[in-house]
Amino acid sequence: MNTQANLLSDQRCFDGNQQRWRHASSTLGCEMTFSIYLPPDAGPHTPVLYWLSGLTCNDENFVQKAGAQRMAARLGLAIVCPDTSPRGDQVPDDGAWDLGQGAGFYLNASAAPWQSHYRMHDYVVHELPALVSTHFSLSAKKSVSGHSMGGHGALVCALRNPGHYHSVSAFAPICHPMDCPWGIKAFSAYLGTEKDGWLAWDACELMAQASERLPLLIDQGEADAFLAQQLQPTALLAAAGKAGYPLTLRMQSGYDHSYFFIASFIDDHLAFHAQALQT
Ligand SMILES: N[C@@H](CCC(=O)N[C@@H](CSC=O)C(=O)NCC(=O)O)C(=O)O
Repeated sequence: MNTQANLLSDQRCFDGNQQRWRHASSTLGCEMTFSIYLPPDAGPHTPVLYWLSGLTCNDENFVQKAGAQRMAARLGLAIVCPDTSPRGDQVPDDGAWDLGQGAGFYLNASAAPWQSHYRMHDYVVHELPALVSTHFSLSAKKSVSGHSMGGHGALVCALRNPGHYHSVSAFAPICHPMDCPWGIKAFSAYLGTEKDGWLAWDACELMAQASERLPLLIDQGEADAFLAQQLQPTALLAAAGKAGYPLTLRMQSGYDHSYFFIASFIDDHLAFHAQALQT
């Protein structure tokens, strides 16, 4: 792993620091940018929340729109925000906004032309935490959260990697990608059309075999235009019930799919993770 990383920006925020870093990713075969919020007096006691954003996002949407820094400072929580896909002229792309760059789906692709660069699962679970531990003196304790495609990513990273995270949460996650238009399109491209290979990247399928029980919180807006067709929280609720996995699903009246929804409940999620990370 190349451990070189360059600081792009550094701003004081609630007595901590909001930073942006760039590095060469060996997992993804391209240059990547990530953001990190360091709370006041960050040190080896400071746990880290990984935030995974949704379609069309980069590392900055959450940083600029969620309003998470005030509570993260209060709780002593660092927040790492990766980009949502590999990037660059040498990285395959698609003209559509829901495939290719900005739409990596946090999986390891196996089908051409995507398989050499689109390895966001390994990047988020392995390479980025290793890089963070090289450059920052923080605790090894981690939790994961995300929105929409990133909510799917958070669920799948947690369910595939027992022992890695202390808690998982999501806002309006794509719960059953094998069975919704966004997921079917992405999985067909990145994994090929053989559906057996999709099972290992679908939260509802993974939950049936989960060996670990993490604290799991999901918020879903009832006025979300993507709710019925793309997100399907009831499928995850059913899978969790069948598996005996404790899931707190909160349906939030009047909220849509936007960062206004995330900003409204992010403090609850940060407090939820901070409590789990104390243990
Ligand atoms: N094509 C539209 C819609 C894209 C969109 O809604 N993106 C969401 C995530 S959707 C699921 O992963 C998002 O977070 N957008 C960024 C933001 O800052 O709101 C479009 O391009 O607007």
